[in-house]
Amino acid sequence: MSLTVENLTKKYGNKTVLNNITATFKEGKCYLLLGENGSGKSTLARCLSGDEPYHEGSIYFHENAAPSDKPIILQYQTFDSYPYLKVKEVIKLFRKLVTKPFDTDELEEILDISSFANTLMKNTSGGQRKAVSILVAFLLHKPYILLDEPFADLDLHKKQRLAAFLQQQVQQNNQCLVIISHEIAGLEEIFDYIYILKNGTFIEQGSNTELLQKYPHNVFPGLSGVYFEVTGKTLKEMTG
Ligand SMILES: Nc1ncnc2c1ncn2[C@@H]1O[C@H](COP(=O)(O)OP(=O)(O)OP(=O)(O)O)[C@@H](O)[C@H]1O
Repeated sequence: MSLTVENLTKKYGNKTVLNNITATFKEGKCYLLLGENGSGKSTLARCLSGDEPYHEGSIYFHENAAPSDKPIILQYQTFDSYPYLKVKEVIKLFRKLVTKPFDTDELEEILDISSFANTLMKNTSGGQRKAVSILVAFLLHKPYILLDEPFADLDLHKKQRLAAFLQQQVQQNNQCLVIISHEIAGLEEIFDYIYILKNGTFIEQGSNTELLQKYPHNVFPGLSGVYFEVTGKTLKEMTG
């Protein structure tokens, strides 16, 4: 199965935020969306997940055996639902929704869920809410998972463990991950294909190897250097 986006255009009022986007996302692959603040990454993710209408173009799944069962889930940057449930109750609730629950022990440990499992959702920190939203995205066991800045709020060791976990998911379960992240130093080998967005348009794309070959004389190592050469900005600057 693959997810195809063809000539997608999305506007807010008169402002075009996605302009003629074409892309393919295949199962068993991990994609990285890079772009500065406001370039349209989250809007694209919301269009892909079906949470946002768009104006022109099309988004469709190939070989979707059960079209009524939405095969994609977006982990939002924030998770503001169920304020009066404890974290462990929210997880239990979502676990009940799936017939074949996904074993989340490893992910719970990486995200340190046990340390705030008894906290009411309304009292959790931004980082803790994000951890719950990542866990929920995996619990539902969809073939396509969109993650918005999953590495933020984690220390380097946890980032590396989460990256290894994500890579394992892609390979073992043949899932497709689309990750919005600027915190990619040391994690780059998990990404099969990279799209760089600017003002709602892809200004560069390719596999890690292709991009490193195309932009070999970098000031910074790896994809950070590619991003700098393509955009003139560092990945840190893109966070504003
Ligand atoms: N609901 C909305 N109504 C109006 N404009 C919006 C809305 N959501 C996003 N925008 C605008 O669309 C553009 C793209 O925003 P988007 O959040 O997709 O960018 P982004 O690349 O994800 O940015 P960031 O890295 O800051 O999260 C921005 O100019 C933003 O102001």
